[in-house]
Amino acid sequence: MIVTIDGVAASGKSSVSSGVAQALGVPYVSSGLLYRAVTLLGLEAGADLADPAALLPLLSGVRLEPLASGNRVWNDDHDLTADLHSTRVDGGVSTVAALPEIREWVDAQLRALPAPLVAEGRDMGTNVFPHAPHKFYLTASPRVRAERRARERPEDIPAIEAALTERDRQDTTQSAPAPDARIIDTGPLTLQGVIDTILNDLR
Ligand SMILES: Nc1ncnc2c1ncn2[C@@H]1O[C@H](COP(=O)(O)OP(=O)(O)OP(=O)(O)O)[C@@H](O)[C@H]1O
Ligand SMILES: Nc1ccn([C@@H]2O[C@H](COP(=O)(O)O)[C@@H](O)[C@H]2O)c(=O)n1
Repeated sequence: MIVTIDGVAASGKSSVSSGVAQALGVPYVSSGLLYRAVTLLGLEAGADLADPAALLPLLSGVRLEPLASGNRVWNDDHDLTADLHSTRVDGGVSTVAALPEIREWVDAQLRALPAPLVAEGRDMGTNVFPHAPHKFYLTASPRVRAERRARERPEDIPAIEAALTERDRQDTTQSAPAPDARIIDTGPLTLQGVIDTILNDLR
C-alpha cells in the first residue's frame, strides 16, 4: 500500500507523514530531501544549479534512507541530513527541481523503494505514484505556514512568508493536487489533528 501526502511548502507534509507512517508501522519518504541534497551538493561544488550536466555527476553516491521516525540522506558515508534545511538550500532548490533530468533521477530513486510506504512531496500522487489508493494534499495560508516555520528558522515571519510564497510560485508546475486527492486545510488543525484526519480516512 502507498499513501501519498503532497502539499505546498511548509504545510506540514513531513511532520504529518512521519506521524501517519509511525501509526501505520511503515516508513515514510520525503522526496523534497532528494531535491535538497542535489541542491546542497551543487552549491558545495560551485555548480550552476540550472545545469543538469553539472549536477548529475555529483549524485552517484546519494542515497535516501527512509525511516518512519525521520529520513536521512547520505552521500557515500557522509550524512547530509542536517544541512538540507538551510535558507541557502531553500533559495536554490526550486531551480534544481525544475530540471527534467533531475526530476527523472529523483523519481527513479523513489520508485525503487519497496511498498508499503508513505510518500510526501509535490507530485507523489500525480506523477510518481499515480495509482496509489490513498492520496492527500495539505494546504494552509502563507501566514500560518510562516508562523510555524519561524519557530525553526532565524528569519522573521514576513521574510519567511515571502520566501515560502516565492517557492510556491516556482514550484507551481509540479504542485497541482491529484484529482483524487483529499485536500486538507491544516490552518485550523493541530499537527495531531491532521494526522488523525488522515488515519480516520484510511480506516
Ligand atoms: N497542523 C499543524 N499545526 C501546527 N504546527 C504544524 C502543523 N503541521 C506542521 N506544523 C509545524 O510546521 C512546521 C513545518 O512542518 P513540516 O516541516 O512538516 O512541513 P513541510 O511541508 O514538510 O515543509 P517543507 O515543504 O519546507 O519541507 C513544523 O515546525 C511543524 O511542526
Ligand atoms: N515531489 C517534490 C518534492 C519537492 N520538490 C522540490 O523540492 C523543494 C523542497 O521540498 P520540500 O518538500 O522539502 O519543501 C520544493 O520547494 C520543490 O522545489 C519537488 O519539486 N517535487
